[in-house]
Amino acid sequence: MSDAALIDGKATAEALRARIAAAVATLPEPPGLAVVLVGEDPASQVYVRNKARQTHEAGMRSFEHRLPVTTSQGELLDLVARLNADPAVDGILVQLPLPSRIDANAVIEAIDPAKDVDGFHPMNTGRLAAGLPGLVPCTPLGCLMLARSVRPDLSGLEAVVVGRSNIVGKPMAQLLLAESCTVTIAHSRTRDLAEVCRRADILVAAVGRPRMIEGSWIKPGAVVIDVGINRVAAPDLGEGKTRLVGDVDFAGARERAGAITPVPGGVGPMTIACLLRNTLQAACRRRGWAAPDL
Ligand SMILES: Nc1nc(=O)c2c([nH]1)NC[C@@H]1CN(c3ccc(C(=O)N[C@@H](CCC(=O)O)C(=O)O)cc3)C=[N+]21
Repeated sequence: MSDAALIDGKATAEALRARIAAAVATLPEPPGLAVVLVGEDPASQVYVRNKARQTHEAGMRSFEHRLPVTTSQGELLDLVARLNADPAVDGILVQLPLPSRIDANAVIEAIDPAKDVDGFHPMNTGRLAAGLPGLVPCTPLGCLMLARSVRPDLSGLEAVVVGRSNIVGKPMAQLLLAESCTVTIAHSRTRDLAEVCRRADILVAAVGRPRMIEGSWIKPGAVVIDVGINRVAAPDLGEGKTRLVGDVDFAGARERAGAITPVPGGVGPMTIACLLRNTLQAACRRRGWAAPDL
């Protein structure tokens, strides 16, 4: 079989951001996104910086709150309460993971569900499960858009999601179910994971283990969406060098898949574009503006 088509997440995200910017330009006021970062994890800092830049490029306001790693749960909850009450703030994102002293669930539940652009509040996860409109987590939403870019009708297909996190695996399964897929959620304890993956017309890998999904596990012609962003040593590039790899063995999978997302340049850029999409959606809902069709 010939090599799989590459699903270009970077270009798809750029096109989505351009549509968002065009819609924002028609609004009476710019939507605002508040991002809260506790501590100084270098990867988180890169991500937060990219997000702020793309927020500005889309014509929105960005409010960055960098708090020291010593911040208490009470201080963080106070900040969330101020952002909930701030009319210029349409979206609130508290960067995860939080220091272990802080109860992340308590922080997520403190965010106004109408401003929860991560879609992690139980009100939004519940609405997603019930098929009601709400804010949908950015990474699974981006994955769905990428899958539909090569396979617009997913109805009746076998979908396998590897990983059961609240952030990706569970909401991904809900979105695929809403597309009328037959959905299996697999995870690290699944018996014969290879066999389960071989059933998948749509395979979403979100386990956070570098190259865990082998090429021979891919059904010929399948659509493979790789959520993993793992930094691994790359001695071939030189001593001490690293590179980003996904949860899928890309070279092996590419020989069998019909279409596959690369890492980097796949799901990652779509996550940020969907965050901007959710911020625009939250702003329109809160302020009574007509929601643009993106
Ligand atoms: N409340 C919360 N919401 C999040 O959405 C959230 C979070 N916390 N904590 C951290 C993770 C991570 N995350 C990424 C988004 C985009 C890229 C991305 O664009 N990556 C580029 C590569 C960037 C590089 O070169 O390092 C790519 O895949 O092409 C990466 C990681 C969102 N997260």
